This record gives sequence, structure tokens and C-alpha cells, in this order.
Amino acid sequence: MIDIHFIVNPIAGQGRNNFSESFLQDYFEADKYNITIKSSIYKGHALVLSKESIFQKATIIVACGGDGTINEVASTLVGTSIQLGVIPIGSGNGLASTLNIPRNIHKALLLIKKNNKIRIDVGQINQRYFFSNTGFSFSASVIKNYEEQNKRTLSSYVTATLKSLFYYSKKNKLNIRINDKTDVTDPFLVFVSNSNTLGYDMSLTPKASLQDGLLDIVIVPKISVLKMLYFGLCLLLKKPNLLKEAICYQSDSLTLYRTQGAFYLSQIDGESSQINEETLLISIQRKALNVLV
Ligand SMILES: Nc1ncnc2c1ncn2[C@@H]1O[C@H](COP(=O)(O)OP(=O)(O)OP(=O)(O)O)[C@@H](O)[C@H]1O
Repeated sequence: MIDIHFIVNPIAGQGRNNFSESFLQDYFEADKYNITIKSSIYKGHALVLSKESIFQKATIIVACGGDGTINEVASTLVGTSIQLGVIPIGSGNGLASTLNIPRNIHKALLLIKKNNKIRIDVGQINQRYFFSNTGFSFSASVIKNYEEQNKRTLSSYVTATLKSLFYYSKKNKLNIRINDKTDVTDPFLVFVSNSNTLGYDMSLTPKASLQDGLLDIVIVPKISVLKMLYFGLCLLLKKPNLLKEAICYQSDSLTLYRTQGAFYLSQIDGESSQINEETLLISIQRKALNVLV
């Protein structure tokens, strides 16, 4: 028997997400599969539920939600032989689109049934994992403003972006030293990605691959508001390097050392996070996660 566990985020995307056992049995026959369905009831709960599923000897754990839910579930699966399945019912669904997992639930379930396994790289910031991307400064501010709106739609992203542009100059001062040599004061953006899309079909790192053992890094120093708007256009065109100040490169690691500022405001796979540590080692674990695609 195959033990397949579904961890559902009921509020992801448009919300009201619910999977019944009878619906899932149309795909996963009772004589071959033991189906378990769990629903998260608070932020971070999918991580607890997934750990419990590992303890219950699940063979496949399916994250039903967006990048935040995938992050919580997948973080418990790094380095194990358990397969991650994804039903992308989130808003942006960045990682699912990079993996070509369809948003159509019927097609996504059939894909899991096909049992086609790949191994993907996993990003790491000190002790935490990211699977799609992590960002500081502007990228983190957009996510913080987005979360404050309590609505997970594209228009909320646009509003959050405009708000971040407007308030950018009032943000806390941050100085960082990159890789022990480059000092950047108030960077506009530090963005580190494992995947080649941000969700909503936008990209800052179009050349990134989930299987190349490399992180794609974009650093933009302090720039004028006009240049920020221009950079927004570059993002829509998926060509961040059209902005001459943007430094875009690939590496297997990056160290950030905070020389001024009380903390890092970051976003990790689209979830806002305040990091108090002074030094951040951002690295990649090659092919450390099994995914069904
Ligand atoms: N019952 C719940 N109530 C409130 N928040 C929840 C609940 N269950 C999960 N969460 C949190 O909801 C957040 C958003 O989830 P998720 O990222 O899956 O959806 P999304 O934001 O719509 O999609 P995407 O990240 O792809 O844009 C995550 O931080 C998750 O921990």
C-alpha cells in the first residue's frame, strides 16, 4: 500500500480549499492507496502536520497550497526519500509553475498518480530552507505589505509594490557586506533564487534552474524612484540586467553580514520573515528534495 498524505491550506489562493476522501479516491484507489487528509489551521501548522506524516510513515506528502505551504511541507522532507507532491492552489504558485505542475486540480492529481520523480536543489539561509527564492529590502517590503492586506490576489501584489515604492525612502537603514568584500548601503534589492519564476509569470532570474546546483543572485544598490519604476518594467520583461546598476550572477553560496541595522527584513518563498542573526550564509543543497512532476 502507498500511504499518501494531503496537507491542505484552506486559505491559500482564493481560499475555501477543501478536499474530501471520496473525491481523492476517484484518483487514488482504496486497494492501492491509504489516503490521509489534513488541514492547516494556522501559519506554520503545515510544518507540524508534515512532521507528523513522516512519523506516520507517509510515502508521498502532497502540499495543497501556494509557495508558503510548499515551503513548510518541503522543509521537513529535505534529505529524506519521501516524495513531495504539489497541488498548486495558491495565489502566485511560483515553484509549481517552474516545475510545470498544472494549476488545474484534476491534471495536478493525475500527475501525482504518474509517479514521475525528480530531485531538485534546495536553498538554505542559516538553518532555514527555501525552494523558490528569498529576498531582502524591497522584495521583503512588498511581501510584508502584501500580507498586511489579508487578500492574496494579483491586485494586492500591485498595491503592495506601489506602497513599497512610496515608502521605500523611509525604511530602516541597512548596511550589508557581501562575501566579505563588497559593502552596500541601503540596497534596493538583494534577491537569491533557486527557481526561474516569481509567480504571476514574472521573473528576476530567468536563467535559474532547480537542478544546476547554483543560486541566481540579483543585487541592486540604492537607486532613484524613476529607476525603481524602470526596474519594475525590466522585471515584467524578465530582463533585470537591462538596469545597468543591477548585478546578476550565479554562485553556490553568498554571505551577508549586517554592519548596520537592527535586523534583516526578508521574504522566504513569499512569506515575510524578520531575521535577527547578523551573518547569513545562503547556500544550496544539491538535489536534496524528491518531487513528483
Ligand atoms: N488556516 C490558516 N489560517 C491562516 N493562515 C494559514 C492557515 N493555513 C496556512 N496558513 C498560512 O497561509 C500562508 C499562505 O499560504 P500559501 O503560500 O500556501 O498561499 P498563497 O500565499 O495564496 O500562495 P503563493 O505563496 O503561491 O502566492 C502561509 O504562511 C501559511 O502558513
